Amino acid sequence: MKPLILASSSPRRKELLQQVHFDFSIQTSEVDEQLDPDWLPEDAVKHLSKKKAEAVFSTNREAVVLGADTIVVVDGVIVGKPSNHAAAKEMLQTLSGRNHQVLSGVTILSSENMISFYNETNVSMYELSPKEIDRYLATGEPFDKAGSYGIQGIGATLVHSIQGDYYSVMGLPLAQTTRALSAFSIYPTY
Ligand SMILES: Cc1cn([C@H]2C[C@H](O)[C@@H](COP(=O)(O)OP(=O)(O)OP(=O)(O)O)O2)c(=O)[nH]c1=O
Repeated sequence: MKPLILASSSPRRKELLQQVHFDFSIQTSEVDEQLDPDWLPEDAVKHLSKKKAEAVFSTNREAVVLGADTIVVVDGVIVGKPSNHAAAKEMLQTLSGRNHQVLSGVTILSSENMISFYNETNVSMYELSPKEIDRYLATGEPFDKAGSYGIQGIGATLVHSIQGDYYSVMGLPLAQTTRALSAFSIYPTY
């Protein structure tokens, strides 16, 4: 069995793979996450996940490497992680009282095989008052997250409902990923 490497610095992705008992190590690389504005969101997340996987695979050709990327899409417009406090505030104001899509792309790469896929989950948010947004920003939680919220944290209080995969909103479609890894003979250890 080849070793599995998670090519991600996201603590959520690490937690999710641990939750289902995968044996893996983590290695990250610097990848330019700049996106071509003409790209469809589903192509963009797959492309970024592939870039992250390839960067780590280039120095680990004996391994199976997993890269992932998560973006939020509002009215067809891609929203990534906020660059500062004002950007996070604006994103939360935009998401307030409406639906958006969370797309997570995953690429799994080995010397014999490559699988790239994405998951799209619809998230509906409650109307957020300015005070609620300010209180949430003050927790610091929004700043390393696509769309400026974390459904798994205090952000859970902002979400009315979701249609799709909760784990994909957190950063990794876990069941789809587990199934795809079996094509590389990588299985959980339980
Ligand atoms: C919408 C949402 C996003 N997120 C996170 C998941 C991802 O970590 C992050 C999106 O950024 P990404 O660029 O996908 O990932 P990352 O920068 O954290 O890690 P790396 O590039 O090294 O793989 O947003 C949540 O944790 N909860 C949520 O509800």
